[in-house]
Amino acid sequence: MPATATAVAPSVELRNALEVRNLNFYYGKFQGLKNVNMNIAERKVTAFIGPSGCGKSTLLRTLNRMYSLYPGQRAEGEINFYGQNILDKKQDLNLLRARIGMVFQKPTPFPMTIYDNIAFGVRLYENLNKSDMDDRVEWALSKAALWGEVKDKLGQNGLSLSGGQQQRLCIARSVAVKPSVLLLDEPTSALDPISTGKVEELVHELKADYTIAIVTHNMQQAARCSDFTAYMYLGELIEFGSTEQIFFKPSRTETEDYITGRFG
Ligand SMILES: Nc1ncnc2c1ncn2[C@@H]1O[C@H](COP(=O)(O)OP(=O)(O)OP(=O)(O)O)[C@@H](O)[C@H]1O
Repeated sequence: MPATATAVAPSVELRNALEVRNLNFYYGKFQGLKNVNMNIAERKVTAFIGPSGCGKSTLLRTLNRMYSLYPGQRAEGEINFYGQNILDKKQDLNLLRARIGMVFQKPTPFPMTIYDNIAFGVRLYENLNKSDMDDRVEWALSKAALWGEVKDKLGQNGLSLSGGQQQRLCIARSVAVKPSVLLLDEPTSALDPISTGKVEELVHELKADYTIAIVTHNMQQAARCSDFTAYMYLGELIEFGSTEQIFFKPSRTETEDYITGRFG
């Protein structure tokens, strides 16, 4: 049974950065999301979990219109970002993606210096002098807990870093343009346990300033990192609530079966 259209609010006391209303998503004729309704609370971490192909990445990619890069993909409904419907045709997509940044599964540094990996995006939106840009680069790398490791090699190619460092560089790159929301699509699936731990710590620290939505296959990760968890199945949002409630007192048997590993 699908989640009802009204089961959307984690808590009435929180401010919502994003409000998803009656969202349907199509890859051509295939419907990838079915009437999804949810709120993404400001300065909290919201995790999307569910079996492979349930629509987690699809939902994440609607939140900054990443799908608009691909012909034949379309969304219907509303996604209100502080009250403004980002599905509106008039939405400026470059501006939207600066305000709602995204980090992908595979680390994707640009083939340029560590410094320029950060400065590149900033230059698109702001005209900073050298000293202010230096400060911004240091600030973003510090936010991503990478500054100490790279401060003496900012002129080195970003691709020369380890996988875990590259992923933190990508997080720094997103943070550098001062977004309000960060979307993380399985950000640690290509990383070793130590780098995974660092990224998880980072997520915890970043939520002081940013709203975070994270797709993860790793249930322990969702339990460790998130405040709210959404369980999805076959394009539907089956259950959404506080992470504690979803993991310890799920109200749907489908959620419980998935959490306890009985799924399938
Ligand atoms: N470009 C595409 N064209 C057509 N169908 C797609 C496309 N991308 C995804 N889908 C389909 O949409 C559904 C949801 O896919 P999505 O990638 O969002 O799932 P997911 O939950 O993130 O899966 P995974 O955990 O395996 O990454 C799947 O049935 C998938 O086959």
